[in-house]
Amino acid sequence: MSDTHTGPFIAAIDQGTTSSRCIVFDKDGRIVSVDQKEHEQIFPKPGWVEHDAAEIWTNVQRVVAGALAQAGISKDDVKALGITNQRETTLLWDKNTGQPVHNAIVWQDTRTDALCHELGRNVGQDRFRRQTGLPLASYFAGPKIRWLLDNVEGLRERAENGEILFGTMDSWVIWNLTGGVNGGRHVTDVTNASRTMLMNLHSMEWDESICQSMGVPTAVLPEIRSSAEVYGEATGALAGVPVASALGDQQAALFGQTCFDKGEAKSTYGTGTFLLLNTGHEAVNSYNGLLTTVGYRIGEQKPVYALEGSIAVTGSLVQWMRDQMGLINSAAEIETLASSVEDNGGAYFVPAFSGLFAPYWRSDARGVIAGLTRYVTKAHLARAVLEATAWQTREIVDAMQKDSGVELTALKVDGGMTSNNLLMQTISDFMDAPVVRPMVAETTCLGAAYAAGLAVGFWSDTDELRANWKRAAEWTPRMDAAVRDREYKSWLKAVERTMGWIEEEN
Ligand SMILES: Nc1ncnc2c1ncn2[C@@H]1O[C@H](COP(=O)(O)OP(=O)(O)O)[C@@H](O)[C@H]1O
Ligand SMILES: O=P(O)(O)OC[C@H](O)CO
Repeated sequence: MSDTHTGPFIAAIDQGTTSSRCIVFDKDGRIVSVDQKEHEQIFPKPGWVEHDAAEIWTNVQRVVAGALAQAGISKDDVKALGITNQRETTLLWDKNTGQPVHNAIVWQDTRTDALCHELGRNVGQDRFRRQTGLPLASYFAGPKIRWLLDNVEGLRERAENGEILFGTMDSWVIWNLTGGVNGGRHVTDVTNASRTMLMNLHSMEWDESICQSMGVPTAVLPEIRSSAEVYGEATGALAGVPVASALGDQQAALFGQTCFDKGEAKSTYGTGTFLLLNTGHEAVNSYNGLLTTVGYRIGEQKPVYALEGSIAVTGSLVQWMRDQMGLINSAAEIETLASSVEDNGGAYFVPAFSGLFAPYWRSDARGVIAGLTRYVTKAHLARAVLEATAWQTREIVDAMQKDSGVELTALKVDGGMTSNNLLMQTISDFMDAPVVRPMVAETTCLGAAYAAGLAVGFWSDTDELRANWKRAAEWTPRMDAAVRDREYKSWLKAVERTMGWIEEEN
């Protein structure tokens, strides 16, 4: 720990899609130490993605110990622990042994496509959207639970007998942290619960009729709590430290970016991209392909809702250019390559690798590069790759404006891709609004730390947190409007070409 940091501290665990990390923060919201560990991505079949939950729990314990050791502090210096996590990834485990009954099914997994179509036909899209805020899609946890209950022998009966627990990664980590088979708390928070497709968005409780339609016994479900309150005390390396927050990672980033006012938005550019707009205490229905979700709830206060635009493939397209195509040697190189040309040379790349998420929700779409001629070089493709992220952002911003009436005056950004200046400029150009990046780019962990700190009185209120937000960089639009409109039309034409590629879902 450097001399500039004085305790006490708040620690946060981010259990993400590709890795788990733990970060220790000081009172000013500055990072004191970080430890991180990747876990295996398991691909048993095309379209299937799984995680070993036991490996994840081992990694979580290691990074907590690592972050404390690096900071040179003991558990007594830590006033609270916050949890944030990859959302929707679904696990069922045995309450008596603590053993998972199957690998966790990851949010990107598409095995429940056919089931979702069936539910759409039998129950109806509208009912799910009205009651849960979500379109029927393989992305969410409910269909994944149903798949496990239908496909793991004897599981449904054990679940109905109360022997099995369900959780997204927040629940799994909290249950283990607070004692596991020896009295671990089986809880989740409203933001994670709002991604299951089983929670009623208005009552904030499990919706019995929806659970019945989904074929999920309520006996497996955790208790739904707020995002900032003490769920229990940790055991192990952090024994006695209050476990005091849980938020899905994108909601945590909204909190870490201090988007506490209605009309404030953030976009996180990582493997995928998730843009969330705070809509205050109103759950705004989407008629334009967005999700209605819970932004956060602090203790007994009224919940704050958000509209979300989720994009499945952004940073992972850059990885694909590097690993599968070999066109670049590092993710950062895409900027150098793309900057070597003036424009996209007429090429448009729509990375519908696993269908399209917002605002289309089309699982029958597949990736397309449109507009190819012999003129196009790999540099033009690199540019088209970055533009794909920027156009998808624009589409979501347009949908948000239609749904909420909010015209964004600025977009706060974070995540690994924000180190790419050309991309940030392009996003600002395509949106025709400023893009701003804060000093602390680890907004996900910071949001979980802030919520935990509020729960134990380490910070007094959200105004105090807002004062910690400091701008590091800003990009303002400088694109000619006529060029932007012409290019946008071409992008939308390319998107159309992706649709209907898969004729009948498995
Ligand atoms: N300079 C860059 N330009 C474009 N993409 C980048 C750059 N640096 C990293 N990325 C992409 O950002 C992603 C990593 O960001 P991160 O926020 O760590 O993601 P996650 O939390 O989803 O794992 C990777 O997919 C990588 O390809
Ligand atoms: O773990 P990340 O950062 O890839 O985020 C995943 C999202 O929560 C999926 O909804």
